[in-house]
Amino acid sequence: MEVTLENVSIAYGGAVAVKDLSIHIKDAESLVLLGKSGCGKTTTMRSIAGLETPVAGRITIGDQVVFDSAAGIDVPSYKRQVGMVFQSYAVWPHRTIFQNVAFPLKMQKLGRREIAERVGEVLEVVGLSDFADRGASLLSGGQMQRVALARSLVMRPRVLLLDEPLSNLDARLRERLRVELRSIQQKLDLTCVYVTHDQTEAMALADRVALMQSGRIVQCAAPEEVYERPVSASIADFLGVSNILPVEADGTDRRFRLASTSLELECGDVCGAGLPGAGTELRACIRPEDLHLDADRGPGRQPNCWAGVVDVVSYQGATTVYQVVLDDGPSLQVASPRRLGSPFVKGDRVRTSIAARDVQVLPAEVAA
Ligand SMILES: Nc1ncnc2c1ncn2[C@@H]1O[C@H](COP(=O)(O)OP(=O)(O)OP(=O)(O)O)[C@@H](O)[C@H]1O
Repeated sequence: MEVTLENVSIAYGGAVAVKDLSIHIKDAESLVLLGKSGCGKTTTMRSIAGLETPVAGRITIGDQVVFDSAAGIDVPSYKRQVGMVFQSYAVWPHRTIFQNVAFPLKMQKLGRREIAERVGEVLEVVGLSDFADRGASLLSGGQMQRVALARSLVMRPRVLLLDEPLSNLDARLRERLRVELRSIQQKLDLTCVYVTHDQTEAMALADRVALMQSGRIVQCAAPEEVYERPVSASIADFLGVSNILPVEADGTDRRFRLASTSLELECGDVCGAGLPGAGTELRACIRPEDLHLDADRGPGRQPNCWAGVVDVVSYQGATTVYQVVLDDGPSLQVASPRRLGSPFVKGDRVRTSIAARDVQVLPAEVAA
């Protein structure tokens, strides 16, 4: 079922939490709202469920207008046929899994046979068929979250809203469940809106990622696009690009200098379409895994190739991460793959280099 938000604004008292936000979510699409704490993700999601009342805008689910401030329409939450799964499972510990999942159907006064059939179906989907009669207090966190998911799915919602559902689980379980969730969403062709501040989770679960900052969507695209082509340095930073360096233009549109240094930089991608107007603060965004490290072989300066000293060596299994302090320049993080071993130690003189195509120069921020 499609969901459309048009010019939705939400305020708490005088403070605006969501500003003039518009987005169209396609049928069977998984849209992930991603952003730092307080950027308005949960508020946006709750407005679809009818748990927040916008001060302006229009929200449509399928062909039903569920909210329209101008027309005075505000369909109550329980009539929107929206399922929700939260961080806290809200599972009743003294009931069995079957009873937990059957509860909303009982409230609808469905017959015993239909309830048994529908609960059986969803327990199968979430992989809990063998546990139907088990008391919920005996479940692990991951199983509890599956029960919560089953309890939402059993209502056959038009849209499923998930608010950080995995954040109470340990890292390994989270990894497994995110793949399971993606598989369930695709198998059932569910339209989902998923809220998280975890970029890996967002990438793994999304058809499209909507990046939010200060109540607005600043970039909305497929995960690969967002990862490869963030529109601003602050988004790149949020997505884990750990080398964000202020740069100054050097006369041509692909040559720069690292700010306050004489170190030259050539890049493949400047702000996507070209240099923004004068006065825009620019940052070079460099992923640690794109930098190469060699022993310093003496003088011979060229762009994208800078000498320095290893300051920190951190072995991390798949990679060794080095912190290198550049001569007369900033520090860089370099991630060297496992197959290259860890040939450098603290104090070694080294040369870092990077291909121009792997450097993006982006505006520090973008206006939404
Ligand atoms: N009930 C409320 N009363 C007042 N202000 C609120 C309320 N709920 C949210 N806010 C404010 O609205 C803004 C957006 O909050 P929201 O919970 O949507 O952010 P979020 O991106 O989901 O953050 P988090 O990841 O921490 O949940 C924040 O500044 C928050 O303090």
